[in-house]
Amino acid sequence: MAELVFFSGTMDSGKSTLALQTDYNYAARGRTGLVFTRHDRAGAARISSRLGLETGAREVDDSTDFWWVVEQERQRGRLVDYIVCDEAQFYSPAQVEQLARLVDEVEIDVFAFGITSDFRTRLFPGSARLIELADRTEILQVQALCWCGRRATHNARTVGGVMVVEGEQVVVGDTTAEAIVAYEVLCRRHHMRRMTAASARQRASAHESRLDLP
Ligand SMILES: Nc1ncnc2c1ncn2[C@@H]1O[C@H](COP(=O)(O)OP(=O)(O)O)[C@@H](O)[C@H]1O
Ligand SMILES: Cc1cn([C@H]2C[C@H](O)[C@@H](COP(=O)(O)O)O2)c(=O)[nH]c1=O
Repeated sequence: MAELVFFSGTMDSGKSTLALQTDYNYAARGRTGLVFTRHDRAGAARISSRLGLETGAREVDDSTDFWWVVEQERQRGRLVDYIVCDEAQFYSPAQVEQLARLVDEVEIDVFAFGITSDFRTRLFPGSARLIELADRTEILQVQALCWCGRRATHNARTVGGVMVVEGEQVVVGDTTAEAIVAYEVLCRRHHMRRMTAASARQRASAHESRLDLP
């Protein structure tokens, strides 16, 4: 039986790596797959992992109809066995429904990878629909850690080094601190207290200098 599986985790938890490995393993056994992504950091039509792997993929946009793409492949004599979808949080709910139909009606396995919630802790519409429709939702086993050492469960956005909780839902970026807009993974406690690694360090050094006062 084909399945719709949603592999989820925070940013930097190994989702793209697993997407690439999944495609590699299925292709190595002669199965025919399609690989999709949307808004990867490496640019359009790429899947990139921080482990250094990168590969070409089909870029999803608002007009992508997965049902139609699979039908076009069929007309070219290519029967699709599986679909890998990276950055699936950016897909529309309607696109997630097309994927579910492909599982049920064409017996295509769909492996979707994405973050569940945005920098405000709100579900992305695509992820919400995946959670609603998936046969299974798998939390990635590699633990991304908050600066305090707890498991990171939430994604924070920083602008100029300061954590923000308002702004556009979609801003492509990375967890490295150099960019103006960057991301950091945190545990819930520190997300709710708006405490990033930098603000925790500042707070600690302010506390130390107060102790130095006569
Ligand atoms: N230099 C490195 N050596 C070993 N593992 C690394 C290195 N850089 C990144 N990683 C691993 O890669 C993971 C991020 O993988 P990636 O597929 O890019 O994540 P995601 O798609 O979830 O954002 C990190 O959690 C870490 O485990
Ligand atoms: C939290 C959050 C993230 N994004 C963007 C930032 C990255 O480009 C991707 C996530 O990529 P990863 O492979 O999981 O690291 O999503 C965003 O646009 N809005 C957000 O709130």
